[in-house]
Amino acid sequence: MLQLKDAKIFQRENLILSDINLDIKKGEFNYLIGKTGSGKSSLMKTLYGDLPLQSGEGSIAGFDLRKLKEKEIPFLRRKIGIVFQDFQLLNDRSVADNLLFVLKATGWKGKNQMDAKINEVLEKVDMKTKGFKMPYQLSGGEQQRVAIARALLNTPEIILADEPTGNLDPKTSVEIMNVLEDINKAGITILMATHDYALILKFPHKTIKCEGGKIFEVV
Ligand SMILES: Nc1ncnc2c1ncn2[C@@H]1O[C@H](COP(=O)(O)OP(=O)(O)OP(=O)(O)O)[C@@H](O)[C@H]1O
Repeated sequence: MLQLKDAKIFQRENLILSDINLDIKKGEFNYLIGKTGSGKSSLMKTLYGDLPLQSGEGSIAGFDLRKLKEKEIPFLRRKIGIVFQDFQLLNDRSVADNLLFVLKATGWKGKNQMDAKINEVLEKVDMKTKGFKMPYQLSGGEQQRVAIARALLNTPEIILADEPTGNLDPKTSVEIMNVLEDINKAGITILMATHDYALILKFPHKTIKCEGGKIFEVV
């Protein structure tokens, strides 16, 4: 599902991580941990095509990251669901219209089909009755549920979540983890960057640490 071999991660010409070897199989749930500035986001960005893979080999959801062309990035993003710390919802439209916007932007047609898909993903995150709400009328946890629903729209093979609980209180963080756990149990692979060791203890999974410009598995 996701492989990096002898990869180096750069921000422009600055080397952030080297000797990266990573192999995440379909259905796994992995954490990526490490101090602020250790390179977690840079690694995630490389995986979703926001930073180019300049050295080594890499593939995700069937895409070769070394050969990834600008025009292929939208297709890669349909196979990958991305969830951010700050939700990144459009504040000028309702929850349902946020989801409709993504469906239209990714080539969906047919109102009935789109409405059915929106209902389906909102149901998965337990937000089916809140489609009419504006994002600013929702709590942080509810906004993150919508952001997860948005990530599910194109039935991704893998979800990359960069500090998805970073803006949430501990109780809400656990609720969001339960949503992610359910999604993972349904077969979607998850890689989640986090600072939150309490969550890792509560929901144990394979954990990869970024430190000193390298990554290694924590046992
Ligand atoms: N756009 C950028 N241009 C140049 N350097 C950057 C850029 N973004 C991040 N960096 C540098 O890359 C390094 C890794 O940052 P990164 O954001 O990947 O770390 P992180 O582990 O995700 O941190 P955090 O937990 O704070 O998000 C840092 O030294 C940072 O200063």
